[in-house]
Amino acid sequence: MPKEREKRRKSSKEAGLSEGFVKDRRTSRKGPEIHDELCQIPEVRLAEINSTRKTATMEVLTVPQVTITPDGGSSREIQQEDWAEVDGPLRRKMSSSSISSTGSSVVHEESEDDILSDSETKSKGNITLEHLCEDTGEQSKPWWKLKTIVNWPFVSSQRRSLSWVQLAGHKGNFKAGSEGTILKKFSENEKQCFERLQGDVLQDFVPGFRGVVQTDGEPFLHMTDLLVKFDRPSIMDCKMGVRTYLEEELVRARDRPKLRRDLYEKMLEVDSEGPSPEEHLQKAVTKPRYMQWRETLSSTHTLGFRIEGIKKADGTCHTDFKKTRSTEDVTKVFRDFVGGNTSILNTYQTKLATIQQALRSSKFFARHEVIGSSLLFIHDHTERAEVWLIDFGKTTALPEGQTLNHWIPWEEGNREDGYMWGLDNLMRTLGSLTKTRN
Ligand SMILES: O=P(O)(O)O[C@H]1[C@H](O)[C@@H](OP(=O)(O)O)[C@H](OP(=O)(O)O)[C@@H](OP(=O)(O)O)[C@H]1O
Ligand SMILES: Nc1ncnc2c1ncn2[C@@H]1O[C@H](COP(=O)(O)OP(=O)(O)O)[C@@H](O)[C@H]1O
Repeated sequence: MPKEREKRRKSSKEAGLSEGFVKDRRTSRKGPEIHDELCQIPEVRLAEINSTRKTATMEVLTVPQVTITPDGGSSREIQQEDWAEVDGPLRRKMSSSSISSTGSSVVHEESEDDILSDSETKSKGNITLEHLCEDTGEQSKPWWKLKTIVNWPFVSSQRRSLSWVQLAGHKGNFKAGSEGTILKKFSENEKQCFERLQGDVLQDFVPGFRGVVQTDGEPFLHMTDLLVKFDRPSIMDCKMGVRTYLEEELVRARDRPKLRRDLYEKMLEVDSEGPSPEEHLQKAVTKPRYMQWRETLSSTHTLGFRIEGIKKADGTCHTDFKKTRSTEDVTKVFRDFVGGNTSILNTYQTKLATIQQALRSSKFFARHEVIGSSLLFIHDHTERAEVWLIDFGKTTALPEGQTLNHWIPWEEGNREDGYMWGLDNLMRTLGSLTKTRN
């Protein structure tokens, strides 16, 4: 076993990797093509929308008086003529505010911007999901006045709470969907994975997929919000596997190496000694070089998984796990995450064992290179605890007839991802917590 682990730690250089690779999956993942056949709201949902619309309109009519805040900031009561200006667009918006629950379109609130600073590209915990806005420009002006209405019970009661947690991934990738759902920026690859997962034994362990919706001219993947069933949940994102970039990214990168200053800067933030003298000179690194550096700094290479982020019940978020590498350090983080609760720990272990079983028999899993995918752990004070497989943006189908075992060490060409090996280590780590408690 130690030998095998040693082999896994084999540096990428040994494995035939060198600098000068780059991908840019962003084109497929974050700058997706728009497909005409997508974006249909199913009929059942439309019925729901229409019934909610009726309620919304009726309630608008019973609101006797509204205070609006004009651009200057002072308030005045809304007058009859304001209603004339507001009536059409407002009613339309009110109707769509309940469509908010369809993930298609909702009232936009200025205060619902992402709270992370603009310079950050990575999401780091508590965020407020952006509402979707249908109208822009002149037409929406009356609504924009009304957006600052205070003490209007209807507005607050109809608006769903958009406070949400995104522990990892790219800032701005998610929007609020309908009740109990979220929208993730479209990726053709991830959509295909969700489709292929339908009917697979893994289906019960991934977010429910409701298709693609088009909003504000952009397509989104419409999926279950895994947090809805929890009350002030604690959440942990563990990125699985020994490798965080695709083999095809390496091949592409060899042909078209691309130096990136942003990644060099991210490297510097963590360790000023990280970049080589040459990289310091050019003030840039390639993406695979950055990804490999992240892998060796964290537990990706040594354990086949790494902690990306944690949000605790008290609302605090921690995403600084880039240097959390040793089994000891990882165990400490896990212990802190479950807060010494044996019941939660046991439930997590049982869930992981069930997932492991499902993975063993999953046709989808056997036929895909699973890269950059995470296990999302969620529990709350009721001791409900669940684990889900998320993020299939870089999960790629193998050529017909080829399968992976997800355990043996990766060597360029075999496309192995070490997912099962990582899961085994993760389960052992959690298991060691139970042992030390007993
Ligand atoms: O975690 P940090 O150190 O910030 O590095 C990030 C993550 O590895 C992202 O993966 P994930 O989204 O799985 O977290 C990856 O996006 P990809 O998944 O597109 O490779 C980013 O690549 P760029 O988006 O190219 O910067 C890379 O900069
Ligand atoms: N279906 C979901 N329900 C609840 N939270 C989710 C869901 N999908 C993703 N998240 C949250 O968003 C974060 C990033 O998700 P991910 O799919 O990995 O995004 P990206 O593709 O940008 O890396 C996760 O760490 C988790 O906190």
